[in-house]
Amino acid sequence: MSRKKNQKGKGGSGSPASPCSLPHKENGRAGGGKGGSPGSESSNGAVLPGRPSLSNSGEFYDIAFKVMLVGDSGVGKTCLLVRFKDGAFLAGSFISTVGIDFRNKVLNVDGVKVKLQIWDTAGQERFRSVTHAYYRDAHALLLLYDVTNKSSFDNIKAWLTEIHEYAQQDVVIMLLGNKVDSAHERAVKREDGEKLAKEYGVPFMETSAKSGMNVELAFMAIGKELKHRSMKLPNEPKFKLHDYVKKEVKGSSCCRS
Ligand SMILES: Nc1nc2c(ncn2[C@@H]2O[C@H](COP(=O)(O)OP(=O)(O)OP(=O)(O)O)[C@@H](O)[C@H]2O)c(=O)[nH]1
Ligand SMILES: [Mg+2]
Repeated sequence: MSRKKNQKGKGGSGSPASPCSLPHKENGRAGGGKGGSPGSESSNGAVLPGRPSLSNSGEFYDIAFKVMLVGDSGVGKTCLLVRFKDGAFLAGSFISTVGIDFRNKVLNVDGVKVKLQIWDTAGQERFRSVTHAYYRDAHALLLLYDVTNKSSFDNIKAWLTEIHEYAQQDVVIMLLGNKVDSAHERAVKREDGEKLAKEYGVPFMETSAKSGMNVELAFMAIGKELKHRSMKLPNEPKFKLHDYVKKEVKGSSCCRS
């Protein structure tokens, strides 16, 4: 098993919390290889299209990338992945991830089938050295904090320092403020998230694994950026991740379009 009950976590605010475990067929574990993606690897490790490859779920894809979910324990990394992969948010108690797991999902990005191999890391300090070993291979990182937990936000700078130390220089980073459905428990203003993201030059959005808000968008934005980076067509306009996110993102308040 890769999940462990956690009494200390702040998750599950209010109503029964959610065990967003990864028990299904397409998940993998640390040491289980790098996802078994067939195809040739580019200089940045992306599996490039030649002819379509078959993922282990039987889905064809043209190109594959590795995406990592990082952030403090309890911010909702596993739930975000379960929401994206299965469209679900299950009731139950918080089960903290042990080590690292992955799930695959194939997205259709402008007619190209992009496989994201998404690594769900354990936020607990004691697994940090395991996580460090995976940064180097990541093409993109989704860095999460919990909008109802100020310390998870305060720790973002330390996470970014760690990312800069261990990840590739050109890794795509996106900052996500999760649990935005818990409006009454909010401890971090959206503006503070926006400000921090601007300071570090990374795109930002608020998400909810519970309601699903902006979850597809976060992964689609990453998929688009990675696809455009590695498959730029001669007459294609440059894809601007920041602009795309700004245009597509949904706010948590009533008045943001
Ligand atoms: N209200 C609300 N609760 C959430 C949301 N996402 C996750 N949770 C709850 O937060 C707790 C932690 O979620 P996990 O996804 O397991 O957290 P994690 O980041 O994977 O934690 P580690 O595996 O320990 O690193 C669980 O009780 C979830 O039910 C969300 O969007 N809204
Ligand atoms: Mg987890």
